[in-house]
Amino acid sequence: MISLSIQQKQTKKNVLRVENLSKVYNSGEDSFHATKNINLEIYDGDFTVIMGSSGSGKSTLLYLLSGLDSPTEGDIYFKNERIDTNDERAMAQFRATKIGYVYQSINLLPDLSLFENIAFPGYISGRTKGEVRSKALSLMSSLDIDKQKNRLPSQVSGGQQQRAAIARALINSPEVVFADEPTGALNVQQGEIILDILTELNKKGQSIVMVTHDMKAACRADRLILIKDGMIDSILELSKYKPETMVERERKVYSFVFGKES
Ligand SMILES: Nc1ncnc2c1ncn2[C@@H]1O[C@H](COP(=O)(O)OP(=O)(O)OP(=O)(O)O)[C@@H](O)[C@H]1O
Repeated sequence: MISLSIQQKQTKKNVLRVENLSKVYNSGEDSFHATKNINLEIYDGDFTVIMGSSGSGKSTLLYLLSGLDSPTEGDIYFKNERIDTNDERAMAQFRATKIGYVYQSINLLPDLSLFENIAFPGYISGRTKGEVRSKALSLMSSLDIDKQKNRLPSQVSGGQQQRAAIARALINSPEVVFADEPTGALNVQQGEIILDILTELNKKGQSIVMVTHDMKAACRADRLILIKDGMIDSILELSKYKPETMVERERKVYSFVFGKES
């Protein structure tokens, strides 16, 4: 059993790797180290969850890993190719084609229909209209929002909006989906639906990196990273999520997080 898990670990490929990653925010005369010398690998096909107390640097790390922001120091590799030295044009291309991002605030464009919101990043990534259209329709159908296709975000529920945001994140078949507290603005039931969708995507091979404060959401992880004061505090490796293992997972996750945070 032990040798099997070691073997599995050795065969995991990283999709992202960061070395000595630091981000310093400067405001006026103050400067603040939001992340400090982080060394981390994100593995292909993993459901990685990042937890930590408020202000510990979770969102900052997610922005750096996804190329939404650039580090003050350190190197970022995507599939072993360095990307933090790319120019802005190459980074825009990276963000458009290699990653998808789901925000807590959902962030759909209010004047576009759900369909248009989902298709929009597909059009700007340079794919054909027909290809984007059929991918958008298929995503909407699999996320059960096809009947709301022509509605504006304000005309659907929060859960339906977040499903549209997930479809938008998937339109360009990204290598990694980042989700920053994707259930934070939703009720428990809608939140569960979003977690089930992410879990299902991960089962099909989609790499996911999610920030959450929610212990139940964290139980979806197969790798749980705890951040403290801008540094990696510790990492918990779990098996792939199965609903029937929830009680055991909750026990492990609670004792990992509270054991470390007390
Ligand atoms: N643009 C900024 N300018 C200055 N400081 C910032 C900026 N963005 C974040 N910070 C600071 O960096 C630290 C880390 O912020 P970050 O948003 O990454 O934390 P977090 O762990 O995601 O917090 P939360 O759980 O509350 O969302 C915080 O102390 C925050 O105040």
